[in-house]
Amino acid sequence: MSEPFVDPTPASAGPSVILPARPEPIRLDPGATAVIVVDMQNAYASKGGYVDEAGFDVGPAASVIGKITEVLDTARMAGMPVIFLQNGWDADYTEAGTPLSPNWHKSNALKTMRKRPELAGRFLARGGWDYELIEALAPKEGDLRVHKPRYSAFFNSQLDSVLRARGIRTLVFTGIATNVCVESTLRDGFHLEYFGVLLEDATHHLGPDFIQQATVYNVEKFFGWVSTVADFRTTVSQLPPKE
Ligand SMILES: C/C(=C/NC(N)=O)C(=O)O
Repeated sequence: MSEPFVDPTPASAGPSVILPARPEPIRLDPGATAVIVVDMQNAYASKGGYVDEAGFDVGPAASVIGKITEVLDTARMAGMPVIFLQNGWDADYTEAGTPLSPNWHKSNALKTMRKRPELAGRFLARGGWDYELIEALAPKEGDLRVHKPRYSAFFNSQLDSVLRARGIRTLVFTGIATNVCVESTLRDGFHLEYFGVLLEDATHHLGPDFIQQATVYNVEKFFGWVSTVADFRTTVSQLPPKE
């Protein structure tokens, strides 16, 4: 008897694959699955960007760039939509909030700019280098971009509409940071009835290493499924290529 798997779209008639995942395999229907690239912007992955200037180590981010590239090439071949999220605010920081917003107090980008006024206006402002996606992951024709002003991409953004308008039910997560925007978005997706799959080696955390493991545990146990880039590539590349 074959191993039981989770099926987000049981009525789907098109070709599909079963992705090995924990706690159990999950069926991926390319017409109902999107790859989500969380905040692969200069702010989070480049020297001189926000996270680097705020004192976090951006060095390890380099290791996930190649992994994400593999995932995106595989997804595009199979006709799976690729959605790039971009975190930030308007150039005047109206969207960032005021002292009446917890974001004003907790955002390390805003805090760093307040502490070092010579950096004012540099971090996560739409139109600036910090907000831009890193060159190595420039979107290709057919990819989508969604702006988001908070850690969860479902809050005050177009993401839910973009997904529903395309019949997307399953979200495959890559990007930075595993424990902040990736986990926030996957959790909110769960509450909106999306099936979230975390590719653990295509994500990177902010903070000590145990925090990556904590998110992986949370997703596997409570909010979704955990898989790897190798399993995604091997499985999804079995789908017929999209003309
Ligand atoms: C801390 C932080 C994380 N962002 C993310 N993309 O996970 C921030 O935006 O300040």
